[in-house]
Amino acid sequence: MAVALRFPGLARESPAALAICAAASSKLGREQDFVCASARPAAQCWRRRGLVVRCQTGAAAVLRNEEATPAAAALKAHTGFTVVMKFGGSSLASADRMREVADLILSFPEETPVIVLSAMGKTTNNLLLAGEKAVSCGAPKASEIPELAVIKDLHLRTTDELGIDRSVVSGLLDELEQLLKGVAMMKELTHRTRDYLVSFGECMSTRIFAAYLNKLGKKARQYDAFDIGFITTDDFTNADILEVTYPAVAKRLHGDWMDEPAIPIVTGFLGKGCKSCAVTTLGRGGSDLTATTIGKALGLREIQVWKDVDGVLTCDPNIYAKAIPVPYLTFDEAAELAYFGAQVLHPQSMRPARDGDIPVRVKNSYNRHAPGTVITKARDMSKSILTSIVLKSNVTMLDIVSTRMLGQYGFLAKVFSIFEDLGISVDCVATSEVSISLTLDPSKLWSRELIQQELDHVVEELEKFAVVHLLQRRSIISLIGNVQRSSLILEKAFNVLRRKGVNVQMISQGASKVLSIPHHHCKTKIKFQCTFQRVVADFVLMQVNISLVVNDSEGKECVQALHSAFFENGFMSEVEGADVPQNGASLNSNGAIYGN
Ligand SMILES: Nc1ncnc2c1ncn2[C@@H]1O[C@H](COP(=O)(O)OP(=O)(O)O)[C@@H](O)[C@H]1O
Ligand SMILES: N[C@@H](CC(=O)OP(=O)(O)O)C(=O)O
Repeated sequence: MAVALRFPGLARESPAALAICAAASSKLGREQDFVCASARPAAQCWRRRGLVVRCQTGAAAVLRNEEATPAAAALKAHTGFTVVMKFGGSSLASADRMREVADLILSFPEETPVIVLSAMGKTTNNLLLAGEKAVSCGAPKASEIPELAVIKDLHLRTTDELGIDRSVVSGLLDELEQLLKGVAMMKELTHRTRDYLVSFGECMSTRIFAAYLNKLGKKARQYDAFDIGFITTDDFTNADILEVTYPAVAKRLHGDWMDEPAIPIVTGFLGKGCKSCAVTTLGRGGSDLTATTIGKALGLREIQVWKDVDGVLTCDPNIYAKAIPVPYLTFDEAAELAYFGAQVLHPQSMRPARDGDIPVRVKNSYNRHAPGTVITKARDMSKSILTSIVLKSNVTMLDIVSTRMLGQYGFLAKVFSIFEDLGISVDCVATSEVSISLTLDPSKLWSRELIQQELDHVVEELEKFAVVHLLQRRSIISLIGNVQRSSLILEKAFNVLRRKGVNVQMISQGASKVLSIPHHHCKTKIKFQCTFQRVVADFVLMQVNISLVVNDSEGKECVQALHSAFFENGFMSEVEGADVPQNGASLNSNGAIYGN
């Protein structure tokens, strides 16, 4: 069996390349076949756990297991990370929580993790508030902004309580204060400055945590994502990760590990703009995306996202406390949930995991033994009806009616070209030949609301050929479920809403492909991913998202009523072929509905 070696800058049969293979063989303690490939121009040397092979011509090699041989496994054991573990602000709210998280990480000695951290507690919100206040408070008052005091107090108290030197964060806190004074002087907070401002949260939490692990005797190394190859677009406040990120991050993390093993502690949420070279952020909740990006870059076994809830739930627990965990989801379902407003996951975070086919496990850092939610490419949908209910509030809806003759050619194209020109994306659409109703995606702005100026511009453009009604303060209720059961979902949902006297103002149904597998194969699916994928190929079903638009004032109550009807009142037992909710925390295989 062979191990693959890449030799950037060297011909594969060059003396230097052969020397590297020989050195690797001797390190393994026996002869080893290598598959060699050459690539781009030169680096200086190849290092692996203290073994440095300097090549006369200069070369760097990246080791990659091609076959799961014992030798390959031995190499991976030295260089390979196994999981990424991401902890959000809710898991890191205090010194006690940091201790708890450190204990949690160390309770998995068999893992070689990469750790991704968000800012502590509500630090990002406090930084944003501080920035907004700095714009209007005047330079002399900038040091007295209450949120700055809260941030200083939290971080200094945490270092004291963990027994770490204050210098780990004091320099950053001084820099933060200077920045706020600068904002106060300029009386302006650009998106670029805002990203730089919020980056202090992750920069401080990771430094504290790495110092604490080192104090415990567990070697850790702190990384600012913008320094290790997280290259993004220059869309400040909502940047997209570029492809170059994957090899760059893998190279840096592997290289450093080979130099000197230490658990990487990486800032979530942050990147570096490809043109500006300035700090960018990935949108609120973006640390999930950092974690899945690292998972894909390193080809890890699993991506773990640790939250303060028992996984992805049947609805937002803040809206309805009886929400229950969903044990299994597909990447597409999770993306749909996130996109339509379930705050639990970043909307873009499923993309790298899906591309790399790496399972994502959503776990509770406050209840580590709860099974959580496992998100994979495919799952058994055969007995699933409704998976989850999502509410997106404060949505703007537009009713657009053509002023031209019936059947006017190109009406829809014209409407959508305006949104394209203005860079605004649309969530839900319902059309007739001469009219169109749609809701606007507010997620590209920090405030999660389209600013009035932008809206006025849209209406102005549309009014050139249509009558436009702008309807604000609407909510979208999204019902994510099995497309094969969409009539049943609709019948039940409309019954519930009719009984509540709620008038649905718009309905839109979208479906996307989900790989599904026959029930009897489910139990093996996590362990035997390859077999699983062969099995599923024949069973392609679709998942549906039914979106209902109601008034904001009705949104929460509707979700509560729908949740009761679908998940609590024995509805499932009345439906032939559906899994019946169980009492007790059972993990049924369809993942859509289960008892607690
Ligand atoms: N469907 C849902 N399932 C689970 N949590 C949800 C859901 N919808 C909204 N939430 C909220 O998401 C929160 C977790 O996400 P977030 O605050 O981003 O966590 P973290 O800061 O740990 O990354 C939960 O505390 C919960 O209030
Ligand atoms: N700190 C950032 C990024 C993030 O991902 O946070 P969290 O994991 O706590 O949602 C935010 O609040 O948006």
